[in-house]
Amino acid sequence: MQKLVLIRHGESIWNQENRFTGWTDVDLSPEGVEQAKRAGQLLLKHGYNFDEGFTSLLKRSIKTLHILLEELDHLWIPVQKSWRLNERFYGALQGLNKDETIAQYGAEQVQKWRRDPNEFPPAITKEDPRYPGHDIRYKNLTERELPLTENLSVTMDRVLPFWNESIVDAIRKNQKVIVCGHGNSLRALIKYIDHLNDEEVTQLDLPTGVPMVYELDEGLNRIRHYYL
Ligand SMILES: O=C(O)[C@@H](CO)OP(=O)(O)O
Repeated sequence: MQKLVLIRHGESIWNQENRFTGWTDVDLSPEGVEQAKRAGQLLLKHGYNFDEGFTSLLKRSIKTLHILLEELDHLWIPVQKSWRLNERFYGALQGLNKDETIAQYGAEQVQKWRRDPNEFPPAITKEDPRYPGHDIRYKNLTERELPLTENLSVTMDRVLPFWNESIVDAIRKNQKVIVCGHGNSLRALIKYIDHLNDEEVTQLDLPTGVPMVYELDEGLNRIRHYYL
């Protein structure tokens, strides 16, 4: 049996301000920093340690993992960062307040943009300052990989190669792994690991900064999962 820990980053400033975030590189809020510390303390209390960490290219996740590993005195472990674990790219909604967007477009449409795995939020153009092609951290991505908008299905398509190639590889080498990601990149991963259908994944919402333990069998099928 292998244990895998998944954790969504601590609360960000835009979580607090109730804004669509996506790939915007927003920092943790003071509460988010505390959540990351508490997560580390909880893992310590339960005797967890890790050989390898994985996270996105966004500072709210990078910092959460760093703070948590600091609590475990495990800052020395290798951490792989990949754009494939980034939050879902929220297109033209990035930066907008969620309540104001509901007032403008209606609750039903906004809920579809947020949770329907096949609904694309409105796209940006390549001229938009939010286009990741303007950001040097994404300079090695091909034009096809640079998103203008993403739904959960498309997010899943770019998360899974990283899961299958890098994370699974580490688990198979008996490494104890922690993955710090985002609400929707983790929902995509959990949809895959737990074989959730579109309806089931709609109901899934992850809290910020709470470690979720997956116990996996030899074939990396889920035995059980629980929040610490
Ligand atoms: O804004 C976002 O990027 C995400 C996560 O905070 O929001 P939602 O819950 O709407 O997917």
